[in-house]
Amino acid sequence: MSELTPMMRQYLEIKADHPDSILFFRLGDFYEMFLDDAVKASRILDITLTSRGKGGDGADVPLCGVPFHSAAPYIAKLIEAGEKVAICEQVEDPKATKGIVKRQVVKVVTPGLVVESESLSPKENNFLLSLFDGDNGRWGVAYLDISTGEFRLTEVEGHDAAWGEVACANPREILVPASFRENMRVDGRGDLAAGRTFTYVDDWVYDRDYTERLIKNHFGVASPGALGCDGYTEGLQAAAAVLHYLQETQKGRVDHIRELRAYRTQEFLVLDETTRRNLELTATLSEGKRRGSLLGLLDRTATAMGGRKLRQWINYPLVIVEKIKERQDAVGELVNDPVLRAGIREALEGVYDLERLNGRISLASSGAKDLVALKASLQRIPHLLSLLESTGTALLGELCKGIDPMHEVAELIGRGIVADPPFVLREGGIIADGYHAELDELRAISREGKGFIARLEAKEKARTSISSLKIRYNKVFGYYIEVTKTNLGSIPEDYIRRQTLANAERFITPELKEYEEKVLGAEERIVELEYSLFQQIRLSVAAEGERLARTADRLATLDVLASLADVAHERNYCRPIIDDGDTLSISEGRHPVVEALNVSERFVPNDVLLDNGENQLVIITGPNMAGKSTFMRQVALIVLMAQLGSFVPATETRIGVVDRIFTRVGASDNLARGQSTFMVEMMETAAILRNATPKSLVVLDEIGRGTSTFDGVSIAWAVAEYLHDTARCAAKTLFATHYHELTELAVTRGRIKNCNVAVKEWNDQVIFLRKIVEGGASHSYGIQVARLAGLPIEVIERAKEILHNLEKGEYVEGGVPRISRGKKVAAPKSSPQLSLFEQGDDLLRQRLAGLNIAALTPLEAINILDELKRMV
Ligand SMILES: Nc1ncnc2c1ncn2[C@@H]1O[C@H](COP(=O)(O)OP(=O)(O)OP(=O)(O)O)[C@@H](O)[C@H]1O
Repeated sequence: MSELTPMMRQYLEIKADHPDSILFFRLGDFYEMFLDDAVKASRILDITLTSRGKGGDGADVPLCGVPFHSAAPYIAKLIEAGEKVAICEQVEDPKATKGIVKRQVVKVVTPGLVVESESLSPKENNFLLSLFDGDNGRWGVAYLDISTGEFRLTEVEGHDAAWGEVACANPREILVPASFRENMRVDGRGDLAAGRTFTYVDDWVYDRDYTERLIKNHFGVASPGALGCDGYTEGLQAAAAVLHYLQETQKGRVDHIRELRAYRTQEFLVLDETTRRNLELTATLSEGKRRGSLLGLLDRTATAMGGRKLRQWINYPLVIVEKIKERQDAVGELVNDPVLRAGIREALEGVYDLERLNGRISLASSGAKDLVALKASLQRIPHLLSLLESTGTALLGELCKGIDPMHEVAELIGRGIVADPPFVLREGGIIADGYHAELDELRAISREGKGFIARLEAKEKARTSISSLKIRYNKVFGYYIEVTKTNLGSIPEDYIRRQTLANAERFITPELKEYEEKVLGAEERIVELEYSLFQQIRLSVAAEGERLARTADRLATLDVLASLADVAHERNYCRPIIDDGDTLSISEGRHPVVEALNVSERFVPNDVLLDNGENQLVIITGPNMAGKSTFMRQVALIVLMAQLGSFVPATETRIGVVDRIFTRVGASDNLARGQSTFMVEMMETAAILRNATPKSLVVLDEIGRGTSTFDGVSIAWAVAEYLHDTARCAAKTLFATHYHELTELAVTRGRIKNCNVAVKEWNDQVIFLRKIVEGGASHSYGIQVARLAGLPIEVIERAKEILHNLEKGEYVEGGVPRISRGKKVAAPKSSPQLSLFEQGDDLLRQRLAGLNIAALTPLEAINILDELKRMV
């Protein structure tokens, strides 16, 4: 250390406190980065890496820097790359200090804690999420969007459910206890962890006493119960870690985080992470795009706040009938009143992102333009309220009552700040004339001074007869008179020479300097005064933050309702009947997204009836490409849309509220988790059988197809039976399969029905009718579909031959299909797959041999006899 320059020593001391962040070290007009930080940042930012001497051992120190006044885009780029940036400022006036000026980190910008708009996407929250794993299997989850002040917490059972919440909140940064670092519980969660910054918090922070104290102090309450967080422990520990982290990074500016909302996942329709992904709720499966997702379809919101709220409604559909109906009533009123709907949407178009404006104002990082945007938004409200005044439904009425035009705030901004203020705050031109007497006076002096300069220039031109004479200004010399070299002969005696240029000379006069002092003095004072007046206005606005947050929330709700109504109207949706019953019936349902995106083929509507009686489990067979998956997803989406309060693509719908939707759809290879397709399939199926209830909706698409045919049929069969026979998980189920054997389940099981997707055969071709009809299908038409897909004709013909062999039961010894052309191939010694019948014989023998007749009760004996008969 002793060999280092004093500045380098100061740098290293500060850096030691921020090992995880890139330290932006303020040196004059630059933020400099040194050592490893410099190497890393220069690569990410694509800026030049240089070096300077006097590091340890006199070695060169790598160095790079960015200008402080344009640092924002550089910070944004580092954050985008998942880095954290600690901003270290000079906290003393360098002119007034001897030796080295004192420096301090004033804030740490992290991916989960950005407020700068260039790093945020408008219609998405930017969450910092905190996970805490209690000893009892309960997990606390808390997440905060610092840009809006939204702060929530919940507790869930187990690792999977906790990651379900992570998938839902989609945070940029995750806080976990430091002890996680070793036993990273993100094992098998590579995909969910990817692209997120992990921050490790010291374990002691999660101490129960400390966390309770943090919460009480921050929110100024006597107990967490006062926040509505009674009964939460791990959730509060997770939330307190967020507050602790805020203190460390924001250095105190977190007053706008005024609420902490606790929720139980059971209060909502629970969607696990797989289902959320499979149903393409907020992003498509293949490309992760918003277009093509349910959100992309439903989002016609006019404001960014509305966009975020709609995403939240889709992620958390409701289960309480009354609440769903309240939303439906409001949507219904807006569907039926196009004038009202258009009026609301038009008024909202002019409303800026009040939640984020509010955040920036509270964090004192807002400029004058933000305040003007706030005023413009507030000015739209009175008209909006006049539109809502006559509405009849409870929710719209409530919103109307709760939206606050905040007249005095709009008035203050209007009176205080000019209509189009500059971006920069420190150069004046912000405060309106007439707002402050002293400012007006100073401005008069400054204006007068400028007039004086113009008059003086004219006077000097006349006196010297030099028509090219000019009075100019620059920062170094102030005001001066400039005369070109050719005219130097005519200058008067009292001109004092200041500077000589190639073709001109610059002079001053005492008169000029005297005025300069007056004008410049006034201008300096103006800039200072304007800044302090601006800060006062901003503070008064910030004091109304809570009111503004409430109003913003209601405007967002109104925006979502109007957006849902707009889609419902345009796409001809119906209002579903919602109750607590067991029936799920949809007439002429359509898939909302396929219908909207696939305009080349008319969408064929289909009905569905599920209940906990005769129609509990519907087995859907039918050819490839017929529309099985589309049909099942459409049922799940219609239920979800209905429970979030939307109208649905159908003509008539009755939905008994569903507690969870499960899907096991297609083969979602999950290489990131290092598991095979079949393994993932089975894990997801296991989770469904563990968690489904009679109130759930289960969608199973071709389970068992990831393994050999016999294993696959057996598993599919047993799963279907289990869902039917086990009261605890007798969920309403749609079960699509290519194993036609499964259609026989309906014979022995009372609550199982068969359906198939109709096709027409014509000249060895299939025509898809897309209609779901009762009964099982007889064919898969896989070969016809393969032909459509362009498989070589030789392969198609050969496949038909083999299929024919198989269907006729023409096998060689060992169960391999007889080969009717081509070279003879030696049959394998032991067949890997016996035919169903041969295997059946074998199983029968095994089963009989294994029976201990002496130990059977008569009833058991009868059951076994029944089983054996079925096997035959
Ligand atoms: N009701 C419908 N009306 C119009 N087009 C439809 C309908 N249902 C499905 N389609 C279209 O048919 C195509 C195939 O549908 P889907 O993937 O649901 O078939 P599938 O039976 O599940 O096929 P596979 O068994 O091969 O997985 C989709 O591209 C979809 O756009």
